[in-house]
Amino acid sequence: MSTAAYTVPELAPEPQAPERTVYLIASGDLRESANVAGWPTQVALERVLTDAFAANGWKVVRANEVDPATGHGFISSQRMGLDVFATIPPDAPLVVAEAVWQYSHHVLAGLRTHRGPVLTAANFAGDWPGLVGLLGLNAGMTKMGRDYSTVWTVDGTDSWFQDAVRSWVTTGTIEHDASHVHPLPALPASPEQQLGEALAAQLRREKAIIGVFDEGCMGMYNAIFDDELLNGLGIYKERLSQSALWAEMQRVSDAEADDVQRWLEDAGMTFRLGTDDATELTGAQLRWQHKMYVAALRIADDFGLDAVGIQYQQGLKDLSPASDLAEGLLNNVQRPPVRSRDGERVLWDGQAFPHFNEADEGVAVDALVTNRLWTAMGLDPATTLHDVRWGEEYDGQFVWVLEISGSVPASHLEGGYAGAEGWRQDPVFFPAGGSTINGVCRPGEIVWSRVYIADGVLQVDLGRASVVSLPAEETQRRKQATNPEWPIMHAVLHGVSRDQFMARHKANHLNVAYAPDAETADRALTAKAALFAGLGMPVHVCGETTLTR
Ligand SMILES: C[C@H](O)[C@@H](O)[C@@H](O)C(=O)CO
Repeated sequence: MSTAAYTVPELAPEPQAPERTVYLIASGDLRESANVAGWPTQVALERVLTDAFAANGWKVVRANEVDPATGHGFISSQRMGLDVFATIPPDAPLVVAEAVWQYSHHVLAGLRTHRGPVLTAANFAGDWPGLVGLLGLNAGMTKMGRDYSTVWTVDGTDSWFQDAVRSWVTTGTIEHDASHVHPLPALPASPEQQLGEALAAQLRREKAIIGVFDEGCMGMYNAIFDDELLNGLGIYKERLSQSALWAEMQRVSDAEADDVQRWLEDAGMTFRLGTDDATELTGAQLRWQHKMYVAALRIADDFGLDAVGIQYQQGLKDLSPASDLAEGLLNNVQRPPVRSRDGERVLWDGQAFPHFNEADEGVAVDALVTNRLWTAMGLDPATTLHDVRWGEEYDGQFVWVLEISGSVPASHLEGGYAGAEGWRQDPVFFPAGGSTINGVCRPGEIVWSRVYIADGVLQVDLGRASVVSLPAEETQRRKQATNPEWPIMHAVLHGVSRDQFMARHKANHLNVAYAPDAETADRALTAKAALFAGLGMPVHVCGETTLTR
């Protein structure tokens, strides 16, 4: 035996889980300004949860104290997450309470190996994107195959929530109603089924490239699709750096940027301009955004991309105004023309160029196939993701607030470009400002969908919805209750209740695309389902559709 004196690490004994005690953590944003501003809402949610557990004779223990230096108790980095998890008894029941947008990787490492039951909980409220954070975290755990239960409540007084908490403390699980989810039946031959299959075969054979600027650095683990899964669809990634985008932006002239601005104004878009760069939208911010729009298309041209995704938040937010304006423009067929550097070609002239916001690769797959399918059907291919932000009943039906953090293609808005207003992004999230494409999405018929990873494979949920028109004061109330600078869609999902959707959905986002009427939307849904099935993906039809009637 060797006598060498190695330094063998000694592991501290694992902390033991106390009786009738649940530990609580909260994953936060990576931007301190957002953590500080969202903290009072988080405190209110934690009070609701503490009372709900107390009603069952259980104690809630916060795993980490509020940090006196920052004034909040969010876990605000992956390292902090590891340190906090080291103090939590591995077998203890654990609640992850989310009242804000959060970066999932702050807590996923700890959640991966935690042995006790995990419950994610959010306040069903609009003022902060806590529901968005909850859905993103749930999707991350789904991708990693980690079991969890999930619950939400407006104010803790509803019996549905109280029953769910009781179920969790007594059984470690909460059963949700998934009766709205149906496997795709065998599709009879139809022009839509044939088109979907042909487009799937084309994609698999000819292949496509999605350009990803700084994959994953918004903490959306669920939105990173491993190449092994993606490549099976015929889709390959071009990994790009946002520093290349910033560098390309320097090469776009002021005159080109001003052409974009003029085009938008001629199309009828208006801007709420001011002079204080820190809090208001300025012409200088718009110039950078237009340069980003031009630069993104030139890089897409350089690499022969079929879609592009700008992640925006970390890194780029400290250099440049927000990417949203560029993103919304790219996804619209009518958009300012952009020439190749030599001026010889108009890039993707007269076409939308699919953009997947926040570099969400589930959105990338969806946007790419939607663009091809809707174009082949002679429909407007403008598509976008939305955050699943909030919702409330109106006139006896549940109307979701779908609201992405900046922009939608103008053809989705009432009035198109003339209905689009550029507002400054909130400094809490976007220190360097930038314009949104704000407005109200027009009433009409849509197909909604989400591609996600579960059980180690890519899957898709899809269904039908109607975008409804609400009275102006109700629209304003909903905008004021959330982020009034962001575009809103009033969506009624067909045959899916609020709680069914929340329990089932595996992403903070969902994709939408319009059709001119219900019958065409039904046909587009059939073709889209056939396309995804043709790509070899399990297809889940949600709610009431012509496919499962
Ligand atoms: C600005 C916010 O952080 C948003 O980016 C966030 O709510 C999301 O959109 C998450 O999908």
